[in-house]
Amino acid sequence: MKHDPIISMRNVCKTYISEHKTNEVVRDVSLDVAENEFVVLFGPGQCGKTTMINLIAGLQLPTSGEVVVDGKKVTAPGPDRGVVYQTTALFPFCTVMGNVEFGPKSRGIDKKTRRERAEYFIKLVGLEGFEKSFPNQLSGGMRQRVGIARAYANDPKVMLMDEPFGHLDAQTRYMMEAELEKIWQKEKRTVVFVTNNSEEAVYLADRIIILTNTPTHIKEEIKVDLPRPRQYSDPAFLEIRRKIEEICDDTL
Ligand SMILES: Nc1ncnc2c1ncn2[C@@H]1O[C@H](COP(=O)(O)OP(=O)(O)OP(=O)(O)O)[C@@H](O)[C@H]1O
Repeated sequence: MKHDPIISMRNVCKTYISEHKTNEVVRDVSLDVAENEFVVLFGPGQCGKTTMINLIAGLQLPTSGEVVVDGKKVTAPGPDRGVVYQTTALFPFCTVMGNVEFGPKSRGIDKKTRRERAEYFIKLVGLEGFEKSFPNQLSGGMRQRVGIARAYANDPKVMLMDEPFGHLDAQTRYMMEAELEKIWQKEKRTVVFVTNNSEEAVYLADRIIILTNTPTHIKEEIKVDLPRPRQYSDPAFLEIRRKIEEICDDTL
């Protein structure tokens, strides 16, 4: 049985227009993402990856074409799409619990339900015991965990992750990649994840979408069929990385 895609970008173009100039960033991107698929957007710096995430999030609207999520045309942000950024803007005066509960609370979910949900996700991201901590008491990796828990607590259909580990040191980054994979295995969700790190892309993705420089479009797609959890030094893993780099060399 064939299922409808949960995310569908149809001939999406985005040109930023300001008083002084126009900047065509996305050119005719069509992309379908299946339910529970983990898709990585991979491309050179400033190619328009964040713009693609923002178009799915509804923070930007296409100049032409359309984005459809779960059968509905995207016209604004919504709780069906959780977003995690490179630096997660947590509420500094709220505890970890307060941050994770915020979304469900603002949507009127009753206290008992939202507390249980928040506790579950705080535990899932490995922050049990830190419920009462404030963001400035946490490391960068821990803050990103809160960001992930907060996004999950809203029970979104889709998780949009824009280089969430881009600011972390290499060691923490490896740890977070493994943690995210475990969380995703447990709490399956459709994920669109941005990175410009080929190792991270191959570790996490079911499918890697390789983007060109601006105006960006899809250069090529690579399916990653390796069993999980993946091994960074596995020859098959390294071969996929090599292939990505070869394709990108050609792009630049
Ligand atoms: N709101 C905006 N208004 C005008 N131009 C924008 C806006 N957002 C992004 N741009 C431009 O679009 C281009 C692509 O930016 P974008 O942040 O989408 O790329 P990126 O691939 O995510 O970059 P990075 O590799 O730095 O994360 C850049 O030239 C940027 O200046």
